[in-house]
Amino acid sequence: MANPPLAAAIPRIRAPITHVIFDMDGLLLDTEPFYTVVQEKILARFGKTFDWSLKAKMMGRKAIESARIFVQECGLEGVLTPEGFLEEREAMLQDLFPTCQILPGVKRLVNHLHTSKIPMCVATGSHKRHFALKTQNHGELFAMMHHVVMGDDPEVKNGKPSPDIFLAAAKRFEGTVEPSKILVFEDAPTGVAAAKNAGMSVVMVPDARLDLSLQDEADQVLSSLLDFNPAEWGFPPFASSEE
Ligand SMILES: O=P(O)(O)OC[C@H](O)CO
Ligand SMILES: [Mg+2]
Repeated sequence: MANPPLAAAIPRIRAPITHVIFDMDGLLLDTEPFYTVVQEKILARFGKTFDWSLKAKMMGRKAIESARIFVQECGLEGVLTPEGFLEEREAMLQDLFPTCQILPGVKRLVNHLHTSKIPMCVATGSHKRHFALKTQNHGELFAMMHHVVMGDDPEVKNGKPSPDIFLAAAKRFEGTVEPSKILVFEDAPTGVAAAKNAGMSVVMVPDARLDLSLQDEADQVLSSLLDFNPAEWGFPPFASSEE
């Protein structure tokens, strides 16, 4: 049998990546189902059902921005204000957030990139108070991040899909880092759009219930971070002991 062509034998490196930005909710931590459950409960009170097309529009955004979408899309103007919605969901979320878990594949990847000295940070639409509740049991993971940018940061004028949060996150690495050298990991369509608007490459790890058309902008789509191959992006490969 003839040898395979060389191009097929050597994996093509997708982009010259030097830095990594992680989304948090739904990517590092399994907090998205909490938002879904709470929003389903609130809508049920009005005899309505929460669906994944609405979820797709809300996820990844700053709290007040997603609250406005919720009220508008559900036709609740005059019945529930965005502020009232946030207040109603707050008590439920405060109890749930501290119970969140790290998603599959996260520890192996973050440990690997940390050992490989790839600078990493987090860019989350979550505000400071919720970030503290979600990460209170996961200090070791977040200690490997060079910095964290949150939705209520003064430099983040507009939430995802605006590029603000990713551009602010890029600026806080040491030295000047070109957006084209940054790889973002995201679960939300708004987050993927934000990263592309910032000129970065994106690996999307979407919930399987999201409409497939919402994955079009991502450079790579994975069903789990367990499927991420560092070598494809020019990072050192996982050692067999890390599998
Ligand atoms: O996905 P994140 O980390 O940007 O968080 C956004 C909201 O808090 C939840 O959708
Ligand atoms: Mg997310």
